[in-house]
Amino acid sequence: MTLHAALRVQRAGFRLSLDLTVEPGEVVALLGPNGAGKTTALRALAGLEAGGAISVNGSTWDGLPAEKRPVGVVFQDYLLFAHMSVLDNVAFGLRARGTRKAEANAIALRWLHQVGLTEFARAKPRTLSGGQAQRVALARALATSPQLLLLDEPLAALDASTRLRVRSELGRHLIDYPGHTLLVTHDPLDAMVLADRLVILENGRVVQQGAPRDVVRQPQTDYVAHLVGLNFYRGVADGTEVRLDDGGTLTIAEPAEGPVHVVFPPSAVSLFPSKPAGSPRNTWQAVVSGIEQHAHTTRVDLDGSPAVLADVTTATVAELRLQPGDSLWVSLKATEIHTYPR
Ligand SMILES: Nc1ncnc2c1ncn2[C@@H]1O[C@H](COP(=O)(O)OP(=O)(O)OP(=O)(O)O)[C@@H](O)[C@H]1O
Repeated sequence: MTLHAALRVQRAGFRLSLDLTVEPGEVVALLGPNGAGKTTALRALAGLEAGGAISVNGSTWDGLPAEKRPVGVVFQDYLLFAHMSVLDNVAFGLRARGTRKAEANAIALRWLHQVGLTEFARAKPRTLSGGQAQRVALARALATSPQLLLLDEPLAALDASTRLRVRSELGRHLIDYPGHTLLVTHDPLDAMVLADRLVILENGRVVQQGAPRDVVRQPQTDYVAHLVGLNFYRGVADGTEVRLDDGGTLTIAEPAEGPVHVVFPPSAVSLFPSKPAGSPRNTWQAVVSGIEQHAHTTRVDLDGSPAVLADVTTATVAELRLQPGDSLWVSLKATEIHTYPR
């Protein structure tokens, strides 16, 4: 029961051309920068936008209006009906498909039980917390037993701590769901945790896809490298030297030949006030262009040849008294650098 979708949407200045396959039980995350076409793809799958040729097991959804498609959608802001009770919200899709009230309510109650919200059945959505609203939206989407579950930034409306909990709950529900799931998200962590496969969309086209661990290890574009938090360059290798396309040369430990991608984590980069002496490392001079505090480290953005991101400890920041405009020495062990052909 593989789902095949050929999505083609043409707009002024934008064209979506996306072929997707999703296996039963598989969760595919669609990731991409603003304007890449993620929402357009989701809308075409849901039947809210023309341009989607979709088939499951040979039977096509062409011409099926949105309300007739076997699709459940969880929208970013959940779009619960404010005037209806939580139970009626969950029963809504079933009622719209002609299920009788008693049966629709019984199914909806089972779903509310499933998401742990039985006692909220009679409540109005405005009395729910963000995490609870998300669970109601998920129950509503799944109550009709859809073949395809579409999740549009399902955790974006939640604060950080709720998000952590709801993400793992959602993961458990997705494991139980036998249908096809497409998750649209900006958040690499949501994608890594929830998806079996990532499809990266840029400018309406797929630029990379694969299992999360493969995408993380071998990003193919700047966007993907940035997403997974790696330094990323293109270059040409000649043995243990890589000449980078945008300037600079790096020494690597494993010899390579020809055009390569070069990656290393910001944590592999060390910063010094003066040139570190007598080590087999890569060293070059760079100027601090930005400093950003993360949870346990400080990310330093440096202009140089090459430009580089470095994660350093708070102690280092204090010791070096880091300020934008400071000139520093960057040091990087050859063994920390990973290359792969492009
Ligand atoms: N209703 C519309 N009419 C015309 N152009 C639109 C419409 N909606 C989106 N676009 C354009 O289509 C392209 C794809 O937009 P889309 O919203 O699908 O991207 P996205 O990947 O979901 O972006 P974001 O992450 O910002 O939500 C963009 O160039 C956008 O400006």
